[in-house]
Amino acid sequence: MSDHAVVELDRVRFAYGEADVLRDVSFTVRRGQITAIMGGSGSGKTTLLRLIGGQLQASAGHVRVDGEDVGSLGETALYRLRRKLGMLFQFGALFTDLSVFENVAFPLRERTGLPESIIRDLVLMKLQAVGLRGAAQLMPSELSGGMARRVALARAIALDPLLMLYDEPFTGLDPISLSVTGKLIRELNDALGGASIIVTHDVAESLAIVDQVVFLADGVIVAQGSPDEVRASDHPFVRQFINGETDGPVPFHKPAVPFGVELGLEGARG
Ligand SMILES: Nc1ncnc2c1ncn2[C@@H]1O[C@H](COP(=O)(O)OP(=O)(O)OP(=O)(O)O)[C@@H](O)[C@H]1O
Repeated sequence: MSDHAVVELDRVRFAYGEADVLRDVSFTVRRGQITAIMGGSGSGKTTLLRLIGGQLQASAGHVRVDGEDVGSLGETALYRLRRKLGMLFQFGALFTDLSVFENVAFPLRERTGLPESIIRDLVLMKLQAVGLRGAAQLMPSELSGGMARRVALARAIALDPLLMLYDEPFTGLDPISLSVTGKLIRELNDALGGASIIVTHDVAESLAIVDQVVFLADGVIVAQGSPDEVRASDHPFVRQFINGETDGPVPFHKPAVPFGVELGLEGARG
């Protein structure tokens, strides 16, 4: 069913302490879709991923993944649900003492009882999908940053996740690796038949590959829709973000005491 909801957030609220970090957040991610979560620093993007992965629980509302209410699951059920998730984090480092092949084989050995011959075929298939079958015997120290990211991607999809979660997948990549990674995320999403969520600051790259954008500012959704709809948004936060303006509702300068006072100049005058 093409419109099957893989992730559903229903009026989600979350607070670490007193102050709400997320308020009334609702959106749906369907099979086949890639959703980008964008917003300034501290707007609640990573918190949202942690709620979906079950590392945090909503203070109110519901987070459903593959139809299950993540917040109400016991440990065993949560573990089972997490097996359907693949995660690629910015600094999701490879095991430096294992070859590329062994890195990708790791989750298969850890989580399945598959015989070695099948593990080998699956690893080579995943490496082929990211264009690095020829690098199977290399060590991580022999890879460029872009290649290492692709191996981490092959490892993240080793168990054919229903939902891929990416936290800043483009950070630190040169322009070519960046566009290769973007295309791969799209291709793998379509090949796996599940869904993906990307937390990202990279506007151009992500708008080019995603189906839906959820734009957060201060813990609330201020724009949501297709890349074209978000591009057309007249919300000042969104305009500043999309046009890459240094100043706008999000100030370039973090509020501080006046510079003269901090340097002791104005204090000396008084
Ligand atoms: N463990 C924590 N305890 C208390 N407050 C936290 C904790 N983690 C995050 N916060 C606060 O919650 C808010 C949202 O944080 P979050 O990391 O989700 O933002 P973000 O949008 O991912 O930011 P960035 O783009 O900088 O990574 C921030 O104000 C942050 O200071």
